[in-house]
Formats: sequence, structure tokens, C-alpha cells
Amino acid sequence: MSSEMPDGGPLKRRGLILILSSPSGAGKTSISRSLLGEENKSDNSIHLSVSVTTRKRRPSEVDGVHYNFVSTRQFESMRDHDDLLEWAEVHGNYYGTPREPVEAALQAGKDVLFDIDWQGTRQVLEKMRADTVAVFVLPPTAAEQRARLERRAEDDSDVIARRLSNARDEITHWTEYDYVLVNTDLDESVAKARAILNAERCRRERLVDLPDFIAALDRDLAAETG
Ligand SMILES: Nc1nc2c(ncn2[C@@H]2O[C@H](COP(=O)(O)OP(=O)(O)O)[C@@H](O)[C@H]2O)c(=O)[nH]1
Ligand SMILES: Nc1ncnc2c1ncn2[C@@H]1O[C@H](COP(=O)(O)OP(=O)(O)O)[C@@H](O)[C@H]1O
Repeated sequence: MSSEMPDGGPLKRRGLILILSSPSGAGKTSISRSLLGEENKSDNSIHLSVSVTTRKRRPSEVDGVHYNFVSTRQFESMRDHDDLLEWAEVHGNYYGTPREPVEAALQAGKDVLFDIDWQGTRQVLEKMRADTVAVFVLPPTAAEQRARLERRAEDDSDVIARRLSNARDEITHWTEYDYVLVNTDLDESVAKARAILNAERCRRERLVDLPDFIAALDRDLAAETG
């Protein structure tokens, strides 16, 4: 369940799951793409969990990269074979996280980024609380949220209206998250998300070798001090 710290330090640690959730248009996809881009420039990498969804692909999306786009029948088959770590119906479509790649990554000490809603977050927290860090992203104002959805220009106006009205229910789940980011300035939000990730990587519970490391340090100190 561990590997060398990717930053080259001597401590081994378990991988973690970083969840980003938000009402549509708050900016979680932008934050996660930025985080993934930056991370992958270094060894200190985090990988996106690619969800399966029955939603229609947006023009900017690539099948297999941003989502695996599947039919309802394919989705239901995965769900019924317990191939999904969590799943939910959101804005009238199914979304789910394939289980196997996540389990493999964590076992290898790698971190995984989830862009999932509050229903999925709840399921992951129930199953894997110790490995999971949940971050909720909010828009600064409702008017800005609408403006972002309109500027994104990838959804029809009825889809945008549905997403805005669903936001009222979604934001009631803020207490179920470990951290909250109000995404006013994108660069600042990305910096905060990175800070959360870096701090969580240092949590003592994830450092599986720590007792051995401390014991070795103590032996060296004893030798140094005679
Ligand atoms: N539970 C769950 N939610 C997901 C998953 N993938 C995406 N979502 C959520 O589904 C919602 C809609 O996502 P999407 O259609 O990409 O629209 P967007 O939020 O406007 O970018 C968002 O809240 C996502 O976080 C998943 O695998 N599981
Ligand atoms: N801090 C920000 N300031 C201004 N525009 C933003 C900011 N964050 C994201 N956006 C823009 O808002 C739109 C919605 O962002 P997106 O990341 O797709 O949101 P979500 O994934 O939460 O639905 C996109 O066009 C994106 O470029």
C-alpha cells in the first residue's frame, strides 16, 4: 500500500484521493485541469480518475480523457457488476467512478483526483474516509456562476437553467467537506488546492514507514550523542 515519496524524501506513504466537487460553473474542472497540468510537470504527480457517464460529450471533451462516454446499458452493466466505486444520477445523467484504477493507484502510493458530486463524495467517504480529502468549490456569486456557464458556451440554455437551479440543493452539502474554496481568482484557487494537497500528503497517518524512520533516527541520535 505504499511507495517512495514522489518528492524523493525518505518516507513511504499511502496514496490519497483528492475530491473536488462544486455546483456546475463554479470552476472545479478548471481547477483540476490546472492542478493536473502543473502536477504532471513534476514527479509529484496526481492522476485524474476518469469517470464513466451517459451524458453527451461536449465539443471540448475527449472520450477516454475527460470522461468515458457510455450508453445507459453499458453504465448499468458496470454498476450491476460492482465495477464502480461510487455512482450517482446528476442533472439527469449517470456518472460513476471505475473502481479498479483507483484501487491500483492507491496501492502503488499514487494520488488520484476525483471530480464528482456530493452524492458520490458521500459514498467514497463512507468506504474510504482515511484515504480521502474532500474539497468543495463555490462560485463568488450566483450572477458570476451564471455568467461562467454562459461564457463556457457548451450547454444549451435549458441545461444551464437546470444546473443553476440544482445548485441550490448542492450547496447545502458544504458541511460534508473537509475544505471549502470560493473560486474568485482561478490562479489563487489552484494555489490553494495545491497547498491542501501538499499538506495532506504530509499527514502522519499516510506515512507508513514513520515508526521505522523515527526508530532509525533515534538510533543515530544515540550514536551521535554517545
Ligand atoms: N458521483 C459522481 N459524480 C460525478 C462523476 N463524474 C462527474 N460527476 C459530477 O457530475 C456533475 C456534472 O458534471 P459535468 O456534466 O461534467 O458538468 P459540469 O459540472 O458543469 O462541468 C458534476 O457535479 C461532477 O462533479 C462521477 O464519476 N461520480
Ligand atoms: N476563477 C474564475 N474566474 C473566471 N472564470 C472562471 C474561473 N474559474 C473558471 N472559470 C470559467 O468558468 C467556466 C466554468 O468553469 P468550469 O471549470 O467548467 O466549471 P465546473 O467544472 O465547476 O462546471 C469556464 O468557462 C471557465 O473557464
